[in-house]
Amino acid sequence: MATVNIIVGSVYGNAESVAESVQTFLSSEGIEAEVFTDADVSDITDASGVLVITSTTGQGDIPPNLEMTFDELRTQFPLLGQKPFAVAALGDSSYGESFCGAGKQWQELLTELQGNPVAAMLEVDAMETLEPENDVIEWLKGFASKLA
Ligand SMILES: Cc1cc2nc3c(=O)[nH]c(=O)nc-3n(C[C@H](O)[C@H](O)[C@H](O)COP(=O)(O)O)c2cc1C
Repeated sequence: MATVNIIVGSVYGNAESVAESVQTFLSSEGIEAEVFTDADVSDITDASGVLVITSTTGQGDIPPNLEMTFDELRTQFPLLGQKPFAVAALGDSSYGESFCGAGKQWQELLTELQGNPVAAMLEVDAMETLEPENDVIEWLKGFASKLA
């Protein structure tokens, strides 16, 4: 059965908690999904579809739990053959230029690897919402079936 792999980048647990809500939502839609907080490159290359949910740390940086995976993916450069993907970026617009920087890096790399972006990247601003999972699920409703 097709499985959506949810690849999580999180420092304080917000993105991880969003990923768990998203998994529950997808399951209610009949779409199997697995959450990875310590993803390997193969968790991306072997998936039917990939959903990256990542916060941004430092100044536009990828959270440490996802940094090595990103670097390995960029080095190995496995082409994704139009594998469907989408990126939900959690950030805080008070960081200015580096707002959602980690999500942007993922969106760019998965596009370069010839994945198929089934939706425009979602930016969730901590200045505007206290319930990021609602924004992410609302966004997903438009295209969830295209990820599986
Ligand atoms: C030390 C630190 C640095 C951050 N840097 C950025 C940043 O550069 N850009 C951004 O959009 N958000 C930044 N944020 C905001 C986080 O991405 C945001 O609060 C997010 O919801 C945290 O999710 P997490 O708990 O999954 O890590 C930063 C937060 C902290 C605490």
